[in-house]
Amino acid sequence: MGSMRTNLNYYPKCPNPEFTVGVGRHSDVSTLTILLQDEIGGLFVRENEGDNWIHVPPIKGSLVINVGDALQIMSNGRYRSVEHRVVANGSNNRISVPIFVNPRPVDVIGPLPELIASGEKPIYKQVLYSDYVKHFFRKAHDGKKTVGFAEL
Ligand SMILES: O=C(O)CCC(=O)C(=O)O
Ligand SMILES: [Fe+2]
Repeated sequence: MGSMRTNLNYYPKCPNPEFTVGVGRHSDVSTLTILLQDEIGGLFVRENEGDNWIHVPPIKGSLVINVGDALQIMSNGRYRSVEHRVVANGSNNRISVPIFVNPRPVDVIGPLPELIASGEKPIYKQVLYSDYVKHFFRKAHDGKKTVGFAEL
């Protein structure tokens, strides 16, 4: 089935946002992340190529759905996890509530057997999901480097 984890993120206002890190650039280790953000804004996603960061404006009544690393690995790279970061706000506190939809810690994830059976060359190996998560938390946020842990 999978496991779910809900975080409550609180970003205090910061008079000099350029001198602080809200959340550093990273991709989530989830399959999908369902994110509720308040009206303040500050979430940016990186465009596929290059260093262009796009603001994800809060839209009342909407949720943001992000692809995570586990889905990238299981889809053998068809779906790519989105790199994102959060910048603190100069005059307002911000709250966000991500729900991470994950494999279970005991699950071994890798490119789905259906893809490999159709003759596709796997680009990721089989990894124990709890090892993948441990690897993510062992280091500082560093963009999409975590997924390298599963590369063949
Ligand atoms: O606060 C946000 O909008 C995103 C937070 C985030 O990236 C995370 O908790 O993984
Ligand atoms: Fe995230």
